[in-house]
Amino acid sequence: MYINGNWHQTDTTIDIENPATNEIIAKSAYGGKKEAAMAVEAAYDAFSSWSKLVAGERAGYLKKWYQLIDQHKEEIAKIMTSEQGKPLKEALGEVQYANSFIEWYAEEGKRIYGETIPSSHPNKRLFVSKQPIGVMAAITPWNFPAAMITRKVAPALAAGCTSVIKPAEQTPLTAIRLIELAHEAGIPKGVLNVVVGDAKEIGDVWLKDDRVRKISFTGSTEVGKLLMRGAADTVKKISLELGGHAPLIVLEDADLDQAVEGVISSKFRNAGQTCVCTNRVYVHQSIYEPFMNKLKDAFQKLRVGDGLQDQTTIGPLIDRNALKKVKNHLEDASNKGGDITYLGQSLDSENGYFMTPVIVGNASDDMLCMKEETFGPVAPVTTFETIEEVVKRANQSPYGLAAYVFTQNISKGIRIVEDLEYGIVGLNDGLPSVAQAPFGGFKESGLGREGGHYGIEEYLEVKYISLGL
Ligand SMILES: NC(=O)C1=CN([C@@H]2O[C@H](COP(=O)(O)OP(=O)(O)OC[C@H]3O[C@@H](n4cnc5c(N)ncnc54)[C@H](OP(=O)(O)O)[C@@H]3O)[C@@H](O)[C@H]2O)C=CC1
Ligand SMILES: O=C(O)CCCC(=O)O
Repeated sequence: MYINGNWHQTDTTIDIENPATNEIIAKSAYGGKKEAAMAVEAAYDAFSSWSKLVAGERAGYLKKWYQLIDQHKEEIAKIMTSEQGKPLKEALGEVQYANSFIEWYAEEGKRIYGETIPSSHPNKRLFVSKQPIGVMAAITPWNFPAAMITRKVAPALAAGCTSVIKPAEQTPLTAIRLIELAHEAGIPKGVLNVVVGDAKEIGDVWLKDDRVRKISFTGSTEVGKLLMRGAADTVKKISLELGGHAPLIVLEDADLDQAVEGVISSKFRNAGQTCVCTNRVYVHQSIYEPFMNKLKDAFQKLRVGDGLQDQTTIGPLIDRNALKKVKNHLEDASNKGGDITYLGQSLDSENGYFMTPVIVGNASDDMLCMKEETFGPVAPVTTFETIEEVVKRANQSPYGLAAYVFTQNISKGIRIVEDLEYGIVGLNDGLPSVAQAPFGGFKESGLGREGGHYGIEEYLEVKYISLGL
């Protein structure tokens, strides 16, 4: 753990497992209440000096951190693949994606503008300025061990906040390596702190401490709701990036190759373990056959295996429970009349949490995979007749994070986009996430936005100044 600029050991440790081989690749320190409190103390102490630096000085530290991550990107990618499982090429992509937040917010921190407001009194002048909210706590998941940290911490630091971070128990090694580089970049002590340990204990300490003014969480909707309730007692600002259940709609005039490519890129990123992964595919009934043929051809090219091997396109799932959940969804789909086809080249291995990619044809809306996050390489496909019908079915979900639409008729596409109750829509695009755009959901998919100029607002308070002349 990294607290107040120092490395901190604990008597208790946890094993970090490679999900492709089941080997224990490292042991991590594992703490709880005590370390969580120490981290807040350090972040609180550091806030007064860090927040008073001018934006350009903070940008200097962030740029140095960015450069060091860039120089070590291959090494960080290997660490990530070893603890998380995603293919090395994808891990490298994530490191670069993670780093793009640091680069972007280093600059955006210089554009935290205020405002002047016309006065209704001749002897008054009205101003608005923005200032950092204070200590922020980032609680992050295992599916993006680097990017979910930098997407929170980069805007926070650029705005002048200090931070306490709890990475997921399965993937602390990537977080630790990033922080080593932040240390090397000279980011002052206390500005960044990482605590690995009992999630509930750490969360409770941070929720109860009124010096923590902001919680930013990515993970399950269940834990997000707990944090939201807990944050109420000290009225903390909160950002939640929770579960999703993305529909992907293919209209009869879609470019089928583009639509199939959209399914592959949105479905199989991280073996289907992202909250923006396509969860259900709606294809116009008139093109079901040709679409399915092309989809099956594309699935055949997928190769499941250890992410460290060159040809692997789909790595293992994160753990045994993840595998169990996917199998449960498939059993349910089969019992409800789904046409299950396993495709792709699969690894014949006794070890690892590998799952072969599956198409569930003839999917019906009552199947678990059509309602709950599967978080695995399963693509249920169903048909629709009219746009009104498909939009209604797509919106029938407590989630509202990402949706995808494929059509050559952009006017029609825009109308569908406007009717979808989702925070992110890929129109003829299966990979919409970028550092400069807002990422976040409607309904139970969360609160607030990360990325772009929206992302830095989450770490700022608005101060109104009325000046009497
Ligand atoms: N939106 C997204 O990107 C993600 C969605 N999910 C969804 O959630 C499901 C379950 O995944 P899971 O990993 O269990 O997700 P969680 O929501 O449990 O984990 C996310 C983070 O929250 C922490 N956490 C867990 N419980 C608490 C608590 N009481 N207080 C504070 N922090 C807490 C975890 O710590 P620790 O690891 O130590 O338990 C981890 O750092 C997945 O199958 C998927 O459907 C999961 C991950 C990411
Ligand atoms: O919540 C997730 O699943 C991680 C974000 C993925 C992305 O940024 O595209």
